[in-house]
Amino acid sequence: MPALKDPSLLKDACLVDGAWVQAASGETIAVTNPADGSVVGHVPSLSGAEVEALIARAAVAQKGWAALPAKDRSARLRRWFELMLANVDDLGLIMTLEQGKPLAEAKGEILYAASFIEWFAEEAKRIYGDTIPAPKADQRITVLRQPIGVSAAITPWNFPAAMITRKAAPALAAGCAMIVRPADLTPLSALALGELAVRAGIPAGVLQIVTGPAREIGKVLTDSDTVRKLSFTGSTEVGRLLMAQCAPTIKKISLELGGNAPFIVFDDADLDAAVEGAMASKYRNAGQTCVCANRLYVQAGVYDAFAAKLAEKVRALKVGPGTEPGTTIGPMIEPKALDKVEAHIRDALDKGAELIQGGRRLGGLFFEPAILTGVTSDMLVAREETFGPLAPLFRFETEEEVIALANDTIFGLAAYFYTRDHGRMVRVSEGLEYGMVGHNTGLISNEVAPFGGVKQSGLGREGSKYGIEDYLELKYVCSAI
Ligand SMILES: NC(=O)C1=CN([C@@H]2O[C@H](COP(=O)(O)OP(=O)(O)OC[C@H]3O[C@@H](n4cnc5c(N)ncnc54)[C@H](OP(=O)(O)O)[C@@H]3O)[C@@H](O)[C@H]2O)C=CC1
Ligand SMILES: O=C(O)[C@H](O)CS(=O)(=O)O
Repeated sequence: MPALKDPSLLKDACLVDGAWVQAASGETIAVTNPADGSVVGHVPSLSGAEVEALIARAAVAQKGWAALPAKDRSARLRRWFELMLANVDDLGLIMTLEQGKPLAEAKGEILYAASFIEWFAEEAKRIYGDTIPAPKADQRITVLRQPIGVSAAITPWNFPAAMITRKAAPALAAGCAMIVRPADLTPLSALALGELAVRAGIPAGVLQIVTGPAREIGKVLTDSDTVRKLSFTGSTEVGRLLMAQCAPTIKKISLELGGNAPFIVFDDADLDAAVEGAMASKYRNAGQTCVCANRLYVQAGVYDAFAAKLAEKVRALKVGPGTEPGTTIGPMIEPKALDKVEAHIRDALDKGAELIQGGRRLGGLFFEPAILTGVTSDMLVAREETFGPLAPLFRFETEEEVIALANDTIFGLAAYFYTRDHGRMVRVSEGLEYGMVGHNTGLISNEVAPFGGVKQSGLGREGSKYGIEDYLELKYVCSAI
């Protein structure tokens, strides 16, 4: 395995109440490298009972954390941000080894993940309340915004650092405690972030990171009345389940779920820019991204030219281990991910589409980036999130037609369109039923804008000035004077 500058960042224990602990059972989970199947490390498999016990610790720690001046919380978060930057090489390598993405992408994610901590370190000092003119002369009305208390996060494997900090940073900035349960496939990035949080002075019990059986731990977190907030990123199917599990305790929830992003190219688009945007949106993280283009709609007048230009760019992609210089497409995360891409290709071909580029298994978890043309709405790829390096091209004639096609899905996370016509920009950005819209760009993710979806792509927003709201409660105080 490539060498870490600081091997102590590769953790084999869970962060519980400020200590690094093993499971009482001694059970562990192996973490493997999707590039070659080698074992990168092992993490504990905590039981539900062990997680139950640490929830109580979180409740105690949260009170002390919330009692600190906001400036103190801010300074510790800032230190955490600085430590992430100082350790970007090791954090990126750990991510590539456990998730597979190219090292440059992994380091990019570390910087993206760190930006949420930087952002909410600042927001921590600006959690303002209100005074409201009272209806009576002998009354005074104030509104406080207070931390909701103990929060929990269940996070996916595709962005093993950013999905942690996009939840933990606003939670801690608000004065909450947070318990993070990362995906079994990619826990090492989360645990390394935990180590840096300890070094930054985040007190024991404020941030806890647990690994172990998803269903069992998830049930403990959702059933707990002490856990007042759950934030989840992952499939819509699991999001529905967790939402139902949170109902009995009336928990506040944030859900960032599946997507089915349309990527629309109009006749008047800058075609080269549209191709660049499609490459960035579609093939980032080998397409294993909830906001990546899932359906590419190209207006008839430029369809053939766009397809040819895109195919030329896709042919230039280099598939290989993320640690190899020049790799631009790493391995998929697990076998079922390749099965899904293949199933979408096979279904489309059976229904009349044409495979003009790629589409082959390359051994192990490597898959050749692919392009389909002649795709129609009756194909699986139109209705399901592929979550892989497959670009299905749909042809359309009119603006009204493509907006209707784009909106014909239960999802509503991200959408993209390319036009140089101002009126069309206004009509299309307003007509698309999505939480986030990219106009003449394929990359929309950053810490300053509200990230989230509508319809069955989720609830709530992460990042931006809005992202802290989900970790706060409003309290109205009416004083008789
Ligand atoms: N919005 C997004 O960013 C993401 C969307 N997805 C979508 O979901 C599809 C499937 O991906 P997958 O990784 O299986 O996503 P899942 O939704 O299955 O997993 C996401 C997280 O939830 C955990 N989890 C799964 N089931 C439960 C449960 N019953 N209770 C508590 N936690 C649970 C997983 O744990 P563990 O993995 O350890 O089992 C993981 O940590 C993808 O193809 C994609 O369409 C997936 C990832 C991210
Ligand atoms: O869940 C995801 O796929 C991420 O949110 C994508 S992004 O934030 O890196 O765009």
